[in-house]
Amino acid sequence: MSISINNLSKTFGQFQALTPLSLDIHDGEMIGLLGPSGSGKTTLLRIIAGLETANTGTIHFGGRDVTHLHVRERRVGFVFQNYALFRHMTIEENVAFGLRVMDKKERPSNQEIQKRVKDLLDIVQLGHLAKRYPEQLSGGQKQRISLARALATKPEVLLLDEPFGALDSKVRKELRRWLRSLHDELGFTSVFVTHDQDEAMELSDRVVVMSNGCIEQVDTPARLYEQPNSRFVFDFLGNVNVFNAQWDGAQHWSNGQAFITPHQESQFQHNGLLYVRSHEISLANKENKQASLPAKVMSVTPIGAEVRVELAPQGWESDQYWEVRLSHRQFDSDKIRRGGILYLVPQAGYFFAQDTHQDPLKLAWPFLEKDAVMFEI
Ligand SMILES: Nc1ncnc2c1ncn2[C@@H]1O[C@H](COP(=O)(O)OP(=O)(O)OP(=O)(O)O)[C@@H](O)[C@H]1O
Repeated sequence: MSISINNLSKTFGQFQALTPLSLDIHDGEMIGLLGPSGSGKTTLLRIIAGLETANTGTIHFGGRDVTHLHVRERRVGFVFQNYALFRHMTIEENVAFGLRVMDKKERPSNQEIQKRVKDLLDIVQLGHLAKRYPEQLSGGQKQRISLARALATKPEVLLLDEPFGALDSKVRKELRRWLRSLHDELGFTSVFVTHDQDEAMELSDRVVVMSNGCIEQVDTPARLYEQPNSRFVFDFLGNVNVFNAQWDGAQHWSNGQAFITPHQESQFQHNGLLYVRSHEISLANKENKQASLPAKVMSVTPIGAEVRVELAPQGWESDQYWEVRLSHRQFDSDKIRRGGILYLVPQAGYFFAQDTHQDPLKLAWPFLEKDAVMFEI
């Protein structure tokens, strides 16, 4: 079922929670609403569900205008974080609940309800727990039951609000994979809220990045990463290092004693901010033509498959320590030691020219091999 949202806005008293926004969700798509706390994700989800009314705008499910329809008539399934199962009902009674309270005209026969509940419990792989009560289940199992309950009425739209928020990271990961395969298998349209970027990137066909009640960007995870359209999106999707670049009128962006040589093209020859991702930087023990960014190694931390190195700029200004991520292969502990002075060499970056509202310009330094570590003894 496709969902078409047009010019939707919402105020709570004087507060504008959603500024007029539009969004088209395709049939069978899985959409992640991602943004910081208070950006309006839950409000948008609740309006799609019919649990909240918008001040302006329309919502269509397929060709059907549902803007003024009651939540029950919209036929959506919900899963919320900690969405309480009914404590006094067994698991199978919980899953059957939505079917039992249907209008008589639409309600399936008892036999059919039993079969559907059994099938759903099989799908969520918890058939063996059918006779138990919710308090006898783990958090992850409860969320799977919530999902089975939401799917019992065969909704074409499934709405999830931080569904795995309260679970530990291993269970979260498992449930994510499992939700994605269920979504693909059953073919419903899903919209879920998260403030966890990994979750959004891993699960979504497209991610809607929100801030202050606005949609900042809607794109596939790959394109969001490749072509963030604003500093907000860039900042929100992972750690970045920022170089406050002053064009010296000749060849360099400089800041104090540091410099970076951009490309020859005139579009780069302005003041602005250069954003550099942590794994798109090499470390060297000498400056070179491309850059001279001296920095002191403050910490070295192995994290899983990578080593994170934090460096404090020396002789130039930056609000934060710079972070560089290296593979263990690239990392050589003899050369990268706490307290040592090294040179940061950006391999690629995004330039936000001052005083323009253009998308950032991507640049990569072609004369260096990616991943090269340049130590000269
Ligand atoms: N019923 C309400 N009355 C007044 N203000 C509200 C109400 N519901 C939400 N808001 C405000 O609207 C803004 C958006 O809230 P919303 O819950 O949609 O944000 P969110 O992005 O889902 O945040 P979080 O990740 O913290 O859940 C917030 O500033 C919130 O305080």
